[in-house]
Amino acid sequence: MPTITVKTATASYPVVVEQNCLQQQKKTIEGLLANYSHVLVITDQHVSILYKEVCDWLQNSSNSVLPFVTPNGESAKTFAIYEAAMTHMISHNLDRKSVIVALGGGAVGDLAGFVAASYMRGIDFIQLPTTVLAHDSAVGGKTAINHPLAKNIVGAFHQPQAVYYDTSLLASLPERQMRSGFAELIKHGLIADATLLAEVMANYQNCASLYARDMTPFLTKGIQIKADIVAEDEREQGIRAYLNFGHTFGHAVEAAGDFKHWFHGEAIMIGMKFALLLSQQLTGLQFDVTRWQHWAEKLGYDFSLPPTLTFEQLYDKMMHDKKNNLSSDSFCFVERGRSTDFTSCDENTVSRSI
Ligand SMILES: NC(=O)c1ccc[n+]([C@@H]2O[C@H](COP(=O)([O-])OP(=O)(O)OC[C@H]3O[C@@H](n4cnc5c(N)ncnc54)[C@H](O)[C@@H]3O)[C@@H](O)[C@H]2O)c1
Ligand SMILES: O=C(O)C(=O)C[C@@H](O)[C@H](O)[C@H](O)COP(=O)(O)O
Ligand SMILES: [Zn+2]
Repeated sequence: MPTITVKTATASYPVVVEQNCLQQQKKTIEGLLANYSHVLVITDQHVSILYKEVCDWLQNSSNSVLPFVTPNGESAKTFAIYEAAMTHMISHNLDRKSVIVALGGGAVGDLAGFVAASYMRGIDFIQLPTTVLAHDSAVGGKTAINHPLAKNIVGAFHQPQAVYYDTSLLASLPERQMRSGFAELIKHGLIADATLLAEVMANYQNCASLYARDMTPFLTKGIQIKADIVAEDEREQGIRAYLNFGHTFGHAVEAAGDFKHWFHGEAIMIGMKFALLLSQQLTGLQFDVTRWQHWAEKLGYDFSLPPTLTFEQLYDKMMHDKKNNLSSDSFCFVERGRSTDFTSCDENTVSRSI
């Protein structure tokens, strides 16, 4: 079974990535769950219907299994849903020997992980990712919910006990979700592996190819890139910021759309274009952004922003980014046609992590 081991300062855990791995690892997962007093399965409405058989299996896998079904998408990552999950756990007497199983995409995983990180100051959790995007979100231990003013602003680093990524579940993803998740794979190529980026660009030339070609080998490479970075810098004191490539601008775009207009990966593609152009200006990066954008547009990515959205609005949102160090004067951005005003920053670091 293809397994990547994530080893950080605080944890070591397997990430099993394979088509049908939930079926193949059934006994192992049941054995794992049997170690706990209670199991809380957090999933969203879509997944609970689409993958009812997985939910039923989990429900019967062990004693004392409780479901908790969230709204779909970003609406799961709210204070209200976080509180509802806590209420559910307290009223069903979940104790410190309980485990949370996150069955779903990044939104479910981020919420479930944060609930696990904070319930009784921390209980175990296991990730069963179901989206392309979750090859990124299920690994590395970043967990969070949103505040209306800022994305992922309330959260914790809390590593899962294990990740079982059944890539056969990806076939049911709608086109926009497929594309959104694929953006994080493109990111992994851009930040760490030019060969992976070239392979991805050669193998996926239109939207249909996202379904036609098994993504498992590419997603596995993306996960390995993430695992290596997280192993070196679990709490984003340095190089983990590379995994945030495109996210300063991208999160601002997401927030500007009230977390509804753009999916995460759609906004991150826009953010990565911004970061690439900025890197060209600041560091002389040699990269053909136009060719990359044309390729991405063939897959259906849309880089346009509404004319009503001003740079000032995005700038305000970028001020909330967790990577900011507002005590220094190194926080500046460039916009099309605007002057570059990087007086005292480390250009390489800033442009790589925006
Ligand atoms: N923690 C991290 O390191 C990290 C990394 C990247 C992104 N994220 C976060 O992840 C979130 C986005 O995750 P996402 O794109 O997976 O979104 P998501 O969890 O909202 O899922 C997207 C949609 O797809 C549906 N869905 C899930 N699995 C499906 C399947 N197999 N078939 C059909 N539909 C399915 C869901 O019901 C939902 O409507 C964002 O909040 C982002 O901030 C976190
Ligand atoms: O794991 C990381 O580190 C990442 O930055 C991965 C990102 O794809 C992800 O969207 C993450 O949640 C963003 O982190 P944040 O710290 O900017 O909220
Ligand atoms: Zn991301």
